[in-house]
Amino acid sequence: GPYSVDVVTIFPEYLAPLRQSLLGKAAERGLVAVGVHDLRQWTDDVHRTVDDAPYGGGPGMVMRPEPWARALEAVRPPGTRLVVPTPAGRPFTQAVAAEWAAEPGLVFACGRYEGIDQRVAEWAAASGPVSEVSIGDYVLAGGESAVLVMVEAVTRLLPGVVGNRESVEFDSHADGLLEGPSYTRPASWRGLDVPPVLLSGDHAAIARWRRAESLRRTAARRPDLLAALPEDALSPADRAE
Ligand SMILES: OB(O)c1ccc2cc[nH]c2c1
Repeated sequence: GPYSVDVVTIFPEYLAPLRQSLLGKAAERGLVAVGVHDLRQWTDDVHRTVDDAPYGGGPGMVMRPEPWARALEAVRPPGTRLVVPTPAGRPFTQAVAAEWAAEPGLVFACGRYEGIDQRVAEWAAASGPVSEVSIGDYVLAGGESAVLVMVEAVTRLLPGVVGNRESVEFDSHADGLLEGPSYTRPASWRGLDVPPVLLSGDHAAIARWRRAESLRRTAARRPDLLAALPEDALSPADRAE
């Protein structure tokens, strides 16, 4: 059946892009089922309160646990991974996206304010895996943008969502390296020429050149990725670059 994506948030309108374009079409084709849910639906007071002052003091407010528990009990299919975006999370990477794309679906809990009472993640672990993840070392005002990023990264890996399968397999980070430069017509543009090897028709030379460019760019921009590669990832030819 379709890959299920459910998002609980106090700003449901922020997730409207999930209905557009690539994801919209995938949903129409029954590949993905997207549900966006307003957390306030599960509040218990006339003011529909979702936040309260932090125990121990400190600035800002914390999201109350009870509305979250009610929302997740209503929305989360048993065993489905709960993803909680947070700057304090483990890094969300292409490898994580690939893992999640192989599961039946995801439920996202979008925090706002200073975040969600920690006991929600603790309590939710009884009903399935819980992943507190960060999409990068910067702080947003809430989890909604992070959810848009993660849903895009995961759903484009689902079979049938992206037309050209190869374009997915040769992405940056797919082999642990950055993709090198791409070019298209014209061959000479404003005094700048496309590297001649790419026009040579020598596919072995083109593959070698592309690999070398990928390694060069990774070493220059993301030496951390190079250092993280497994021993056998680089061939003797690679090391000769
Ligand atoms: O930067 B983030 O990934 C992020 C995620 C969730 C919340 C909730 C309040 N600020 C947030 C920031």
